[in-house]
Amino acid sequence: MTSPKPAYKRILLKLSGEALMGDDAFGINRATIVRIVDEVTEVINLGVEVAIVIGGGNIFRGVAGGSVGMDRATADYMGMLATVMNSLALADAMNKTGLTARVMSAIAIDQVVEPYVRPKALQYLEEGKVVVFAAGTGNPFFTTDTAAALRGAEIGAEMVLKATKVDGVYSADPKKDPNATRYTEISFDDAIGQNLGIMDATAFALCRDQKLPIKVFSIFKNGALKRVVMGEDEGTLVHA
Ligand SMILES: Nc1ncnc2c1ncn2[C@@H]1O[C@H](COP(=O)(O)OP(=O)(O)O)[C@@H](O)[C@H]1O
Ligand SMILES: O=c1ccn([C@@H]2O[C@H](COP(=O)(O)OP(=O)(O)O)[C@@H](O)[C@H]2O)c(=O)[nH]1
Repeated sequence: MTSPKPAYKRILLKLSGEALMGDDAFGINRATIVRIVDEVTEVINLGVEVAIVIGGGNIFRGVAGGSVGMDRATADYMGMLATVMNSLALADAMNKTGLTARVMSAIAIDQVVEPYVRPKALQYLEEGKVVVFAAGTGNPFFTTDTAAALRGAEIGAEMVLKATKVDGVYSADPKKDPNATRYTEISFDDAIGQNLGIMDATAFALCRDQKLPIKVFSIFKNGALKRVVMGEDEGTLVHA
């Protein structure tokens, strides 16, 4: 009997920055990062090509900086630098467990990480390396969710996997509304139309236009990443 095959050959995994905190109040929780690396290793071992976009909310969020009087664009550049720190921490943890990870930045900081060059990223993926896209889109007023949609489309990923603090898309923010119900699937138009806060409208619209489906699932649920990759019932599918 042949073992079941993964449903996707190439994926873009978006990791929420805040999820990296684990139970800590801020920063990067080592145990959490090790667990995430183990889950990524499982899907790499299935032969899936994995690119990752990581957030920075555990370290700095541009909106928060802007709200206390900072110039918003400056605050956003700080947020992008925060994603570089998370990317370095994640790649370091991956390289220590035997995976080969490469960080590519959307903003030039050549002494720290190599710049994002699309053909190079594609080459790494074909070689079975994990590519971590740092610094979001490289532009202020965007989010790493939009960076995930953008890079996902650029590298021809078959799906964007959004690993987050909640286990799917709800009819309202489940952290605020205890009566919110979870969707097993929802269309981009409905997600945008209902203004669902799980992802920003720019990210949804880009994925919709590029016909790139999104799966939203919990980063805290053991084995969830593998189940999504195997095409099993997990989280919420957002589709055209
Ligand atoms: N309709 C919704 N369904 C699910 N989660 C939602 C919804 N609206 C808002 N949220 C919130 O969106 C958050 C997504 O988390 P995260 O990926 O960290 O987002 P961000 O990129 O804004 O940090 C969750 O913590 C959840 O409380
Ligand atoms: O293309 C981008 C991506 C990110 N950011 C900044 O980086 C911060 C961290 O990213 P995000 O909030 O998406 O991280 P997450 O919510 O996933 O932790 C954002 O608040 C923005 O300030 C940005 O300006 N442009």
